[in-house]
Amino acid sequence: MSFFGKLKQRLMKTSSRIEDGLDSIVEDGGETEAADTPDAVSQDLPQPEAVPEPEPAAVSEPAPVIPDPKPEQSAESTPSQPKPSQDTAPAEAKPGLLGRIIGRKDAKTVTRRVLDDDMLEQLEELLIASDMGVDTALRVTANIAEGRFGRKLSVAEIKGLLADEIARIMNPVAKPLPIYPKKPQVVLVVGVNGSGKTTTIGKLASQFRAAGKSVVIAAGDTFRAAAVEQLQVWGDRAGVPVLTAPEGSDPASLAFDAMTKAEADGADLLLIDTAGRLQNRADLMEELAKIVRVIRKKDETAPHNTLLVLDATTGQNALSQVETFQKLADVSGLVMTKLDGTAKGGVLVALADKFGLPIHAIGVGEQIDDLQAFDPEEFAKALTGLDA
Ligand SMILES: Nc1nc2c(ncn2[C@@H]2O[C@H](COP(=O)(O)OP(=O)(O)OP(=O)(O)O)[C@@H](O)[C@H]2O)c(=O)[nH]1
Repeated sequence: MSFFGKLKQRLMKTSSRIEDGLDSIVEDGGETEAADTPDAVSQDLPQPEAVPEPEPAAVSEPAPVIPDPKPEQSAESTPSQPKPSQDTAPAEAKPGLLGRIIGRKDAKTVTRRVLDDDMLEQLEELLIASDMGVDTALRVTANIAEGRFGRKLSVAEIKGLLADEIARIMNPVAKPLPIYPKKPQVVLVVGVNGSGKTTTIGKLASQFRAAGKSVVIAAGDTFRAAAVEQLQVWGDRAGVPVLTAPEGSDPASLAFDAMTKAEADGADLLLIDTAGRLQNRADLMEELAKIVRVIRKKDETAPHNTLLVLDATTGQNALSQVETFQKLADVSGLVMTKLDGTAKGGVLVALADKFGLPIHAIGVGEQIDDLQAFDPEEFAKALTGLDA
């Protein structure tokens, strides 16, 4: 199965929520016509170019999270340029929900509904229900409506327009973790308990190792013995040393020791796990600040990245986590985990729209290779259920 196919399958809960919602919206007041009837979008607007068949080689493998080592001189990875929304009107691929239920329609018919205030409101509600957030949902629907109000649209056409809007919002934030010439490059990993920090560190360590980098991990959540053990398991899997300290000891002193070891080993990267006890923010803030203070005794430019790991299944709560952690630490980028099996994948669009923080990677499973570079176009297609 192609990479796109896998991502779509993993984002199935969100995409089927959007697909089913769109089916019902268009069925509700739409009219069925012959599939070869020119649609309202293509009648009045420039015809889209034929979408070429994707080259199998280009999509068969997930893109690695590790960026091309060439841009090492530059501190910033090159952001991709936002692409203007296109009036793509893909052909109707399958009957709507009602059609599927009663099984009466075939590929020769397509249902289109006139885009009016009611339909716009239903679209807004659907996007809000997919965790895109109110502001983003309103902006996306307004952009879709611009120049198309009063025209007839099919589900496939709306999906295409929606995917274009989502990709446009996501393009500027899709940036791999920047690699610096600094040795060790210190990556501080923060996030609430259970968001997937340990798992993400394991996956990252494995990918860096596979890219020929030497890595040291520091098990900075010294308050939970289970967290330390879990990190050791991931370290073994990735073939990377994990520095630990006795339960309850000072994470900052562990971070200092880890810095010393990483320097002595000439390691390329030091990944530091941290505790995520948000119940006591003052303590956590002090703990993170102390970790930063001690590692700066060794390298005043460290940490070079502060990664906030967010759990997609928490939906809108991810937005308040970003706000909180931006106050606790100088967050430089995001990793969104558990995008597989959630109906809340739309929160990534809300995050990009609201904060504009780089999204370095997405977690799509519990296995070591289930961390992928964030590809806005693939994500938009998978989220909306647009066929490849
Ligand atoms: N399905 C899925 N599960 C994930 C993903 N990432 C992490 N998990 C699971 O989420 C759970 C919590 O992950 P951890 O890595 O332990 O989270 P943590 O933030 O380190 O948690 P604490 O150690 O309690 O702070 C584990 O059961 C992981 O297997 C993902 O991308 N997809």
